[in-house]
Amino acid sequence: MSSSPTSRDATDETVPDPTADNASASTTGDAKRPADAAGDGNQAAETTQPGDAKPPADAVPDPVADALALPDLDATEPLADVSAELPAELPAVATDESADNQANKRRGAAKQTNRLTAKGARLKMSRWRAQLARINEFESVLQPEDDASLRKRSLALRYRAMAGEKLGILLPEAYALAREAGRRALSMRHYDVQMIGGISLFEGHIAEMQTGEGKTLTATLPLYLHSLVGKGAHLATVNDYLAKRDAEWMQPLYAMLGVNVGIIQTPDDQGSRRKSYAAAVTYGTAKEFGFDFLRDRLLLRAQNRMQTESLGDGAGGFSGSGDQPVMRGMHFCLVDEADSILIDEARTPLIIGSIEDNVRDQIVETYRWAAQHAEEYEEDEHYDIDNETKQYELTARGRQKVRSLPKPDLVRTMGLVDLYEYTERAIKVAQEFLLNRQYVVRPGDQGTDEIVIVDEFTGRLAEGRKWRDGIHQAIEAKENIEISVPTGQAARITVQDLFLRYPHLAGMTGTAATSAAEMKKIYRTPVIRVPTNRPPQRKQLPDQVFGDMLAKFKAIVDEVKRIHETGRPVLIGTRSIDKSEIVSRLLNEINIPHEVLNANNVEREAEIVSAAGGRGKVTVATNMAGRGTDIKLSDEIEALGGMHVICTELHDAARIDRQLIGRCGRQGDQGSYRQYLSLDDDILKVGLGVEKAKRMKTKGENLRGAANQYAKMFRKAQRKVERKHFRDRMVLMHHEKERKKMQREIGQDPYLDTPD
Ligand SMILES: Nc1ncnc2c1ncn2[C@@H]1O[C@H](COP(=O)(O)OP(=O)(O)OP(=O)(O)O)[C@@H](O)[C@H]1O
Repeated sequence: MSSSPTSRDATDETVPDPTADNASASTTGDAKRPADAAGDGNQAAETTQPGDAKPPADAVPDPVADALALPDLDATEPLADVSAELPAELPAVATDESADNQANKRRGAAKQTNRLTAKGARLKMSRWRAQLARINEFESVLQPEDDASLRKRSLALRYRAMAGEKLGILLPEAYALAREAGRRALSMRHYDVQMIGGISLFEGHIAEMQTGEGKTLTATLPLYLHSLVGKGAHLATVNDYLAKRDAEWMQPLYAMLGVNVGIIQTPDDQGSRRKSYAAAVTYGTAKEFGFDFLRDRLLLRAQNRMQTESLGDGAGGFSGSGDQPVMRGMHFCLVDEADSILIDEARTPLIIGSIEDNVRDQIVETYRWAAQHAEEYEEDEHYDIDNETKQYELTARGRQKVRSLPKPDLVRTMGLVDLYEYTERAIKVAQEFLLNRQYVVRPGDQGTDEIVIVDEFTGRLAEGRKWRDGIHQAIEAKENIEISVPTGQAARITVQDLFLRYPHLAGMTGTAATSAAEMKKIYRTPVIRVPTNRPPQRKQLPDQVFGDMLAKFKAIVDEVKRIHETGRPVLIGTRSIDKSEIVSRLLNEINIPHEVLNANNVEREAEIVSAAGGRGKVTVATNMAGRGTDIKLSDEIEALGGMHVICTELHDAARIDRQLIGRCGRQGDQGSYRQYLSLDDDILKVGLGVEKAKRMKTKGENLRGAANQYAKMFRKAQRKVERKHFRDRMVLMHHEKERKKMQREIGQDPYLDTPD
């Protein structure tokens, strides 16, 4: 099997790192670099710099330059064994002509970029380094100038950009201006590595920046530059809170450059959305950008129809009083937490509902009836499970049982085939969907309880998201709460399609390395690893494998106790809410005070996180703690060895594990982490197959003490799961593409004429 990008994963200690930012002196060249730092000629035209970029042959040691000799994840070996099994021409998923063209353009440029060898990657890096040198030259000119003249310069850049000058030419001055504005308005001067990250983003990369390296500040660079052409620059993040927090935090920087910022929040009305999109830079969530796109499209179609209808019947004409779209096109989008949005959320459909279903009562009643009886069916006797597809199918006896069960009137009028389907779904839900693992029940806005999905990847509640194919309603029936009415679909877009519509796309993340191949294949955005500002000092302790979950948790609690006694803070990450509660109980038994952070107590998140780095603190958390949270350490804790992170189980994707690990050793802090595993872990079921997983579980039951010789098997299983998910996503993408192609051929709109 070819090595997958995950094999690059354990690089914390091996990555060459720059020392602290060295201001302009650090950028003046490095005798070891190739003298020819001209553009590599492989970039899209707009971003190519003229070939005059020879770095001055100055012998000042250049830590940034050394760090930039890092491998470009561009050149990462793709998951060859996976793509080989895919349908021949997968990636073109753009869904109308213009989007097709945009994607093709990006693809064309990216195809060449992908051919970059390690040498090509080095050339790219030297070109960026040369740009950094030019930025630094501008910086020394800007520093003595007053605020008003900074703004004047910014305005001049805007005129030049609007007049058609290439943004790549304007980049050095624009980036120097943003850096100077950051220094003055926020007391944060972009580090050299952040400038490099910013250049890579402008050139359409996914920049992998370690947690705590300052993605928020880095984002201002490409957003400001792209905003200059006057078509809007969007920053898409994962939730309203982060969109608002980041926009407000960076606002003084933009203000100093005469750039206004808009923020989209879920409750906003059309008027305020329109205003926010009219701003030069707009912060919002991927979800809201998607819904606004759909609403605008529905509106435009309605207005077009009005126009033709009114022409047809000769009455009136198109009235200008109607609504206007809120967006003003899609030009550049920078996706924060790119792995989460572009990979995990990629297939999530955003759906705007249409008409009420008039057979609603009958449907609701049938869900309830099926749920009431679900537990009465026995595996093998009444139903079979296909291990591959996870389909539940009633046997002849099972169907007979369905027919013979008593039914209320409304259910009796339902077709038999439907009754079988409702029953199969109810059994599946009873067997596989567990309260406080995949979902929670909590009071909703309407005063009734609701099901909220717990996102496996983020550990957070996935607000507003619903399972498809009736699963969500079947769970509501199982929990005996109000069943949400299926509404049909008026318009639908997937997160992936949304971002493929932007002609300029880039992303930032702490953990993209393991999805580099997928990012490149789907979005044509090469992944680049940006070096850290200070060398990381995080230590990986050897994996520990145990026979079963209980033995593992006991060992974990012992480790917590040992480290807790030294005063170092400990963070324990679990895969689900119920497991976080088991760990919590075990800690209570040995009287270790601790906090539990999971989707059930989000409201205390900020408070818990802000204290998590304190002396003797122990925090148990689902992978909610994996992102957007800055755990600060005092000098005292730093001297003790920093924070210790315990990972209690492997997640389906290695990058989720990396996020948790990233909570320690931030920005060059001290820290350590250890992975615990047990032979009954969930990852083995999917990774090894049910039979083999069962055998391992039995082996585990007879095991005493640790069995660390199995550690490799877990990583292998994880890679298999990752490949399986990747393959599933690619196959789905292919089917979607085919569907859209067919719809276009018969004159339908693939976003509005959606099958339910
Ligand atoms: N150039 C800079 N100068 C001074 N402080 C900085 C600079 N860049 C970032 N910081 C500080 O680093 C911290 C982390 O920044 P930020 O939250 O943007 O990191 P991040 O990369 O988004 O982390 P995460 O992955 O956890 O979300 C912040 O407290 C910020 O003030």
